[in-house]
Amino acid sequence: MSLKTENLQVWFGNQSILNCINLEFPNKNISAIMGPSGCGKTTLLKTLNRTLELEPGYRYTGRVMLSGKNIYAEKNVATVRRRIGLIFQTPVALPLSIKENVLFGVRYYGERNKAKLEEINEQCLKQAGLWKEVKDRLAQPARELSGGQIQRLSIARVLAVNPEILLLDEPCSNLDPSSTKMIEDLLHALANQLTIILVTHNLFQAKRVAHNTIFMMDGQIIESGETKRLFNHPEKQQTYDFISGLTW
Ligand SMILES: Nc1ncnc2c1ncn2[C@@H]1O[C@H](COP(=O)(O)OP(=O)(O)OP(=O)(O)O)[C@@H](O)[C@H]1O
Repeated sequence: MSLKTENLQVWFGNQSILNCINLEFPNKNISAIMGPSGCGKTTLLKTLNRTLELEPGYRYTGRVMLSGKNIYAEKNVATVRRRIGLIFQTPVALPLSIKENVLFGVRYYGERNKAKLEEINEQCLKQAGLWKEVKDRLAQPARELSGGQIQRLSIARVLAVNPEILLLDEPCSNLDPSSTKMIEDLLHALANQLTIILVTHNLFQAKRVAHNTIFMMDGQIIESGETKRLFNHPEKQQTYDFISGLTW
C-alpha cells in the first residue's frame, strides 16, 4: 500500500511544528526518519495515522494519502489506525494475559470466533518472534515479560489486526543490544509484507535496517533518499553535519 504526504503542515496552537512535508514511503520497504531532538519526528509519525488528533491545540493542513485516499477524509478513525499501526517507544503491556494482549485489538474490531482467535494469536506471536518463548505461558500476565519481549508483544498486537503500514517510534531506545537485534531482524522479515516507517535516534540502526532514510530539521525535510547514498554522499550540508555528529 502506498503512503504519501502532500503539503502537510502541523501546528500546536500558534507554534508551527511541521512545514510543507512532501514524502512518499515506498511499498514493502523500511524508511527511517532521523533528525535532532524536537525537530518533529514523532509529530510526523503520529500525523501519519491520525493519533495526534487526540492532542489539544493540534491543527493541520495538507493530506496523507493511503492508496490514493486521504486518511483525514475517512469518517471512521479506528479504521485508519487499524490499517496504519503505531508502536510506541516505551513497550506497552496491557494488564492482561500474554494471549489477551495479542488479541486486544482483534476483539475490539469484533472477531469472536474462538478457533480464529487461537490461530491469530499463534501466527502473530510467531511473526513477532515470540512464540517459542511464551507458548507455554500464554495465560500469564504480560507484565511478567522482559522489556524486549513486551516490545515484540506490542508488535504482535498490532500485527494481529492486519495493518498495511507499521509506524515505530524509537522502538529499541529502551532495549539492550540483543533485544534490539531481535527487533531489527523482525523488521527485516516484516518488510516482505508491510511498509515500515521507523523513527530512530540511532544512526547505525538507520544504516542497518532502512532502505530509505529521511533527515529532518526544524519541522522540515532536509533530505531523503536511499540510505546508503544519504550516508555516503549527503547532498545537503546539514545532513553531512548531522551524520558526522556536528549537530544533534
Ligand atoms: N501535544 C503537544 N502540544 C504542544 N507542543 C507539542 C506537542 N507535542 C509535541 N510538541 C512540540 O512539537 C515539537 C516537536 O516534537 P516531537 O516530539 O515531534 O519531536 P521529536 O523530533 O520526535 O523529538 P525527540 O527526538 O526528542 O523525541 C517540539 O517542540 C514539541 O515541544
